[in-house]
Amino acid sequence: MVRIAFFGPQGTFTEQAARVLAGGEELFPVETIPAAFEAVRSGAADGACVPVENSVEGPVTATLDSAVDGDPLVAVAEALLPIRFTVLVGADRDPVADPPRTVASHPHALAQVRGWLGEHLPGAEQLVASSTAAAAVGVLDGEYDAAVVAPVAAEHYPLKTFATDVADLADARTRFLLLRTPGTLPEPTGADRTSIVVAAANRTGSLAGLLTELAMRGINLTRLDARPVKGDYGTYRFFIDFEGHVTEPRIADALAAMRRRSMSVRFLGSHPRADGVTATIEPGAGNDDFVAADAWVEAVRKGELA
Ligand SMILES: O=C(O)C(=O)C[C@]1(C(=O)O)C=C[C@@H](O)C=C1
Repeated sequence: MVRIAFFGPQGTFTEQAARVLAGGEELFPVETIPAAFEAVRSGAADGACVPVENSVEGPVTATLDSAVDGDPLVAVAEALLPIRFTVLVGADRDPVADPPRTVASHPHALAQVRGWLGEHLPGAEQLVASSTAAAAVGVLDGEYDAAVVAPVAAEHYPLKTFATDVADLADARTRFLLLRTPGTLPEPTGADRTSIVVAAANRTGSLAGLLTELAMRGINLTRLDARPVKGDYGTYRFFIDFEGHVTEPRIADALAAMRRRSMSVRFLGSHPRADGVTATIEPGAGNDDFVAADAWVEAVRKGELA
């Protein structure tokens, strides 16, 4: 039986994403994002579902760091979920007569409801939990008075709903990845995303040079994040996402050029985009153009063309 680990416990947004991404595979929760990676690396799971970025709070740094520490894993699929929260309190609490004094959640969740908490629970101390669902467990255990959770958590835990549809920004979304060990790549669809992490030399123009390789080939960048290299103050790795699939000649050409320009590149996957946005192809930068240009060089080498 194929088993997929997800960042849990039960009732996280990540579990919802895993249900979208895992076609009937058995799901099991793990407590942390590094544990989800480790489950695949150790062979305890065949895949893992983790959050990677949120449209309000940005990158999920535990996911980025786990992608570089340890054996390579690749993303084979992604899901994009709209994010709106439910606030839960203990089953016996009357939240109007006895307002919560503490409210807990994942840091990304707290950041997305800062305004709402300031208005509706101004006196409550905000505490960080390992995930939204872990905050619900904390309310059950008497550790916190309230939890900011995914709507499905209300079905998993015997708690009282204090508020629903909570979000400071109506259009908030989080993107999630399904990770596996490197192997068969998903087929290209024309609406794909490729992800790499690059260690660029600490030299003038080295990052600009890498990005220029994409720009020169008309490849649209979709994300750029920097993370510090641990234990080496002032040096960074760059997480670069762009449109296209590694099996396309134009993408392969760009990857090879970036490989030449950097100290190291780790391929993090090519997979269909959840939003279905098709790749922009600039004039002269299509796959056919690359193939035709290579054929022309080959003909010149053979003396068939002047
Ligand atoms: O705690 C959860 O429910 C998660 O799945 C994590 C996470 C995140 O990392 O951003 C996912 C979606 C929401 O943006 C809030 C928290």
